[in-house]
Amino acid sequence: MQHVDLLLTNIGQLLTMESTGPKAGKEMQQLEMIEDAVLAIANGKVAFIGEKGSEQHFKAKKTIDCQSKLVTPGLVDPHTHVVFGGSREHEMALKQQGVPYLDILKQGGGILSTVEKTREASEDQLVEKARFHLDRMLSYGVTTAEVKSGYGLNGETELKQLRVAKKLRESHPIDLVSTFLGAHAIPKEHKETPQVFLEEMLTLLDQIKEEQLAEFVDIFTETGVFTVEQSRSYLSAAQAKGFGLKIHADEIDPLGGTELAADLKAISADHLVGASDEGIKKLAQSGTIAVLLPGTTFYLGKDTFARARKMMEEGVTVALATDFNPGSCPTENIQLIMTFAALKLKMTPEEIWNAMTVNAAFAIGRGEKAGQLVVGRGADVVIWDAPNYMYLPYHYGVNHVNTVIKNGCVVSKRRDIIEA
Ligand SMILES: O=C(O)CC1=NCN=C1
Ligand SMILES: [Zn+2]
Repeated sequence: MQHVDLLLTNIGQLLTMESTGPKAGKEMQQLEMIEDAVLAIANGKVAFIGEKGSEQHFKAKKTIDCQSKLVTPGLVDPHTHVVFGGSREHEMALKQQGVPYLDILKQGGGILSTVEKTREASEDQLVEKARFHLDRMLSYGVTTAEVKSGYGLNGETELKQLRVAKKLRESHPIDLVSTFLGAHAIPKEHKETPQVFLEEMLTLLDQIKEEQLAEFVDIFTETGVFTVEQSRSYLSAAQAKGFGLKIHADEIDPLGGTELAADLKAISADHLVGASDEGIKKLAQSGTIAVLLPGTTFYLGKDTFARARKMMEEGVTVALATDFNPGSCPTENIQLIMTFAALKLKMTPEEIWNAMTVNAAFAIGRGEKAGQLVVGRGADVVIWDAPNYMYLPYHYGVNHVNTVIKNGCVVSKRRDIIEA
């Protein structure tokens, strides 16, 4: 009889997502799944995965009868801007009038209005606000996530944001991976001197490395922000200092950020709405992961979405993320992104689950630690109020989480109706 801490029995479908590496192209059609399964957890790790009936070999401190529900690895959100001050609901009217995102930015709104609020906010205020959003992400089933800076656009505030992320990394149940996005927009004070601004951001890298404030460096390669050539030299300098690379690429205008990401072997290229055929081919060759953000395309009111099917046909590894941020995608609801991926990116449920677990984990350098349920790995598990894995993209706009387990501990449970 093996003693364990937690035993999950009567699991209808258990998605283990077991994989030795990211799933590229057609490999994304495969799901590692066990029907009528049992999962045992001891000392925060997965101790056993097996068929119904094997529960008799275990003595557990706590047993959860999963009532034939779906059980999966905790979700991974590989692209968020979750540390920020203020909000941008006032821009909704401009969006409704059809004012383009880049015009709002050019008029000093958008990212720059969040910069003002983030510069004003104290570190403690930013910690509390981000903690609120992270708690909500956890309640939606996210157990690992990336968090970017990028609302400071000066040394003091960029470091403040990254220190906020580090405090949350050390205190919040969600495992966080930090990215320095100082090159997110050109601040008003550098409107005429963008190159000077980029050089100023690069001077922060030594301190960011020394204080272990970020593993990746990202840039917004976009019309009216940074050119491909500016981005190439900026990212090459960051790469030379040992940072992994990410790019906000071809989100609105097809400048060729996709090709640049592949040329530099960035770990991921994100957005890719305007990615060219050539860029998509290069992603497949370089192994750069395509992180697609259909929630942003929807929220910006665009009709053209990233060509996920073309990418997978060409052998690209595709991941999905919320892009949670106060302007272009103000939602923590990663389950809603599953529905956008199904209806707008035409991804199948199998592809979606690979994109939200194993591939998303590899897109932030956590492929060996997150996104899979494997004996010996940390037990980050979600029990869903759903009969099977196809159900989540299908039944949209609600939270299907029943229970979230992080490193073997129950950290979030469905809110039961409080008796009147
Ligand atoms: O608008 C924002 O705050 C976030 C964003 N960065 C690049 N695209 C969207
Ligand atoms: Zn983003």
